[in-house]
Amino acid sequence: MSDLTSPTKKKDWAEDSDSDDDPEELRRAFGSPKKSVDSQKEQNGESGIAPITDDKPVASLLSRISGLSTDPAPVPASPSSSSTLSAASAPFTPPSAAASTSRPKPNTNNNLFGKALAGVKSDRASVTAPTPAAAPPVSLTPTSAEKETTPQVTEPVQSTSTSAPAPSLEEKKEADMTNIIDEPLDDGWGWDGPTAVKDDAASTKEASMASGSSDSGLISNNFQVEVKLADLQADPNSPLYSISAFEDLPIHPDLMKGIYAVGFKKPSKIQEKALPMLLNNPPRNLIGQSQSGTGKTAAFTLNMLSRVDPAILTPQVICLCPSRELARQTQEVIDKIGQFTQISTMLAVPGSWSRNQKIDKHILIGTPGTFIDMIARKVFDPKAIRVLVLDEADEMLNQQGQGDQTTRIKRALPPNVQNVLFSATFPDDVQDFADRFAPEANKIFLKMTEVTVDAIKQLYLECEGEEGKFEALGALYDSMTIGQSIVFCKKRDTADEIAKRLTEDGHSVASLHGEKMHGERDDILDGFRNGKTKVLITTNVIARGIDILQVNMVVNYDVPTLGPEGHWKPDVETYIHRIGRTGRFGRKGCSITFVHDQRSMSEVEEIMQATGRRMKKIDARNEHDLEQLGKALKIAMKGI
Ligand SMILES: Nc1ncnc2c1ncn2[C@@H]1O[C@H](COP(=O)(O)OP(=O)(O)OP(=O)(O)O)[C@@H](O)[C@H]1O
Repeated sequence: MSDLTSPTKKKDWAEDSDSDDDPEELRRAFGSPKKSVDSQKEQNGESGIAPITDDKPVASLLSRISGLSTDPAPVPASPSSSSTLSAASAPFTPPSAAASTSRPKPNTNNNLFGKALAGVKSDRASVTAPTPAAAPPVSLTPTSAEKETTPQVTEPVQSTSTSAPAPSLEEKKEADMTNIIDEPLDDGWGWDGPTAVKDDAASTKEASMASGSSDSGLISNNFQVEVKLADLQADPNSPLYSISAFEDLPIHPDLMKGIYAVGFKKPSKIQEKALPMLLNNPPRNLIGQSQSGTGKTAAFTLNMLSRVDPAILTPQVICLCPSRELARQTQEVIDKIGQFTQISTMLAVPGSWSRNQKIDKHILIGTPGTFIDMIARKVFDPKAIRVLVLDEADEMLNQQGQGDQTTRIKRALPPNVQNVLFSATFPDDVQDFADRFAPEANKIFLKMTEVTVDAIKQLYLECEGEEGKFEALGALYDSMTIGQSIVFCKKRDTADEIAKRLTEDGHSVASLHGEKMHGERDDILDGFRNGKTKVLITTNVIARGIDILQVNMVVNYDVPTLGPEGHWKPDVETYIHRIGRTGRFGRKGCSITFVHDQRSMSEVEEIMQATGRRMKKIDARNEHDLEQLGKALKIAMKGI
């Protein structure tokens, strides 16, 4: 094992990008504190932004939608405005509570977001997609044979309508949005390359299926979801496509009952490709990559459940996750799919176990620091472990994150353990380490240009400096009915401040980050999952893996960046995972990245280059852009 030197890819430089294991537990286990983010450097990093010399103002989104402009003569949109943002070098200093309460509230009756201009095409962004990377060992790209065998799905499409609700403020916003759907649909995404045609067709279909439901436009009916899912699973270009049925795969009848119980009809591409490799005997390592929200969890869950001998009451499988939130979610999936078996599970996160009690559960799911503590305290025998799963494997192997802990755990396990590594991203340097961690593995990789999900419409919004970002966010939520959304920030303080201010403005908001107590974190995420809160303001702590189907918008309030050791470059992987919290398993979603100065603009450009995907610029001065944004959000709100 001496060759297991973790890769040193630089971490996203944000609070909570490390393991959220209890630092006290880690100190006990390692005798030293875990790496922490240097908050002073964090501030210095942002203030190191090169001053912007071109001072043409960008009128704020707020001024566009509220008519409360502080700029009496807005400058018309400039074609080069993406690189001529207004000066914003001052660091974000949250205004006092008094200042925030005296802030003029946007006019929420304004329906600028709510009106469509039928047939208007958006302007095209100028960033050129790079040449795709070399083909991986096993690709999830459809073969020509697969394309030819595509069955045509002919389910009927039903159209329903309901009467208009009483015109309260919220309902008026909803009615404005519903009007969009009744017009001939241009979803505004003609710039998105080959998928645009497909998306337009899908949108038209959505238009005819619009229910006009008054429940804030969330995924409005199961029938719609099933029809669209059947379409997607019959399209060889979709990551959800498969030729086979679950029944064709070597899955135990009790697990098949679990699959039916959770409502899965057909495997996704990653499930179809990975499961035969995973379940084959003798067990073999697997490194699997597939886009966010395409069903990797069920793939490794079916393998974990298949490899347990329920008669032996000792831990046999370990699943490592980067956060307690993801561990809890994964345990739930395992319990659901395994509900017709005798297999038991246990969470291994701070506060979930008792130090002197022997563990007799079959599958343990948790964060690495806790496992190290458990192994040190001999509460289970690591030599009985047969399968080690690393969910979000690139994160779990990252030396700047949890790589060292993961390697320590592996060293305690038997040499013939089956190593299963899954993620939506596997940067090159992590791939080398993954190869050494899981030797002779079967591999399923994506090209970099395939990593992002087509159904997520990626936008960026120009804001006027740091404070302009908050104004833009407030304006978005004031003006539009947005189902549920996640806002990602770099710092915990920013998350708390935004949550406070949005709450003062009457929105249903919570903030979640690593400084909160464990129980509180669980309650906050549960509240959001259950729809009690509509907006979750967070750090990278839930950037990966969290699966909440009704999330239809992700906001990158701060562009994710690597730390000082990464020369402050944009963190492309974290961006991909963050936006992947929407657009789950074929659903539509929208991501908006806030750009407030020259530096954040070039970070966005770098992300576009790396992913080969353009983000559509939303110029807040441009009525047409705002209307396109409104349409995108409406379509995302429909879900599918
Ligand atoms: N075969 C299937 N049929 C229908 N739904 C499925 C299927 N497989 C998974 N799902 C659903 O798709 C959603 C996304 O799955 P999952 O969370 O496993 O994605 P993932 O690939 O692990 O994403 P991420 O990269 O973000 O971790 C979940 O709600 C899951 O229940």
